[in-house]
Amino acid sequence: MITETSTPVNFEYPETQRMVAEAARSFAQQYIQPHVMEWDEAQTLPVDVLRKAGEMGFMGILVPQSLGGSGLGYHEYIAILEEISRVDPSIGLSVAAHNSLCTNHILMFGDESQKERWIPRLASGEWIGAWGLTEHNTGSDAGGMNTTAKKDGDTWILNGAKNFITHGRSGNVAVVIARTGEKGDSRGMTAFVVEKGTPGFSSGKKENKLGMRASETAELVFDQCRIPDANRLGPVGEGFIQSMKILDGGRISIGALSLGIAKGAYEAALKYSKERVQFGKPISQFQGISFKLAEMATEIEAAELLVHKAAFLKNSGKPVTQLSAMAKMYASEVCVRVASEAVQIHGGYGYTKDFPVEKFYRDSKLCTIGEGTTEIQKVVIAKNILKD
Ligand SMILES: CCCCCCCC(=O)SCCNC(=O)CCNC(=O)[C@H](O)C(C)(C)COP(=O)(O)OP(=O)(O)OC[C@H]1O[C@@H](n2cnc3c(N)ncnc32)[C@H](O)[C@@H]1OP(=O)(O)O
Repeated sequence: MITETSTPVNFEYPETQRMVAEAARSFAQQYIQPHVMEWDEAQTLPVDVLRKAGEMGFMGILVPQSLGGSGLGYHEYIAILEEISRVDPSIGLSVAAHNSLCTNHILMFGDESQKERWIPRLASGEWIGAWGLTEHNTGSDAGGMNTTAKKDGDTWILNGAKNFITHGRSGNVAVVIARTGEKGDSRGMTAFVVEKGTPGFSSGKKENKLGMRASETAELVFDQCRIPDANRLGPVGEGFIQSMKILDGGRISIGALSLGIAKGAYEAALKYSKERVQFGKPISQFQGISFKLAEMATEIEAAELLVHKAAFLKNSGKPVTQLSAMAKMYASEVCVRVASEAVQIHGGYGYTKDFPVEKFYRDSKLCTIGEGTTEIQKVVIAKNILKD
């Protein structure tokens, strides 16, 4: 019951969120839109555009101003990702991996000298960041990893390979999680920072992908790679737990990316349905098409509420594991459904590269896989519901 003293839920977005959304929209239209299909075709990561994003403050969104960042919160972060992804989800994915995985790991678990050493260059976009958890044989079962880090005096020697790494080739610095203890022990992994150019550290195979093709995905290879103990992030044995906390935030960013894709595809389908005339009237006038639009709009609205609630919890420092998994799972499944229906509404034209929905359809699928599959999100949600 609503009484006079009840505080209603506020659905107005903060002013700063609207301002950064506007800035991200014009950035995407000016620097990304003209090249979307060219980068997709060539599978080119436009590093210069990421540097430009750095000038706009989009590569250090969550970083405090004292370390050269924009000092913004999750509400602004998801607004930027959504706007960029409406134009090109590949660039949204790159910005997300850089911010919420690599930079955030150093920011959350690095000591002051580590932050001063790496964060300003990441926040400005001068350096591009990568984050290595996944391996060839350990995707969902991240804790079963085989890459090892062995202590040798004041150094660590890394051996193994990380797979499906965003910016695996172009990244200047990578946060890498490696086994420092027993296999199967969640306290047997530790996080390290490895800079490009370190002897024994190289890039391997670059993936040829269905979608998100302008976001580079490649392997990181470690062969007797020696790094100083000063590159260790946090205590020995905390790497897996740290990664789970990083993914709690990262999954919100995949939810935002999914929203961008869903809105981009929906808007294209709405426009097309009003323009395309069949049987003497716009196809939007047929119930079969208008009901699709109604369902798409409703699902987007619901996904948006989940993503924004997760951002609110994260910003407030409240537990977010369950909500971020829910937001990521639901928004990513919605974006696949919406992108598929958008192609359907376009008919044959939707299956061609002349219309943006073809690319949204290909890009959307990654969202139900990256940063934990839909099935893993259900595991996370169920564990949280059933604990205690
Ligand atoms: C090709 C295109 C590009 C693709 C891009 C892909 C990009 C990526 O690879 S991103 C990485 C994606 N990987 C993932 O998302 C990993 C998915 N897996 C997981 O999230 C976990 O392994 C998961 C949830 C299945 C749980 O694993 P499991 O091994 O059973 O661990 P679990 O027993 O639950 O937890 C171990 C410890 O961590 C703790 N923990 C787990 N989650 C959290 C959390 N969110 N916060 C804090 N602590 C946590 C647990 O409390 C537990 O602690 P304790 O040992 O004290 O009891």
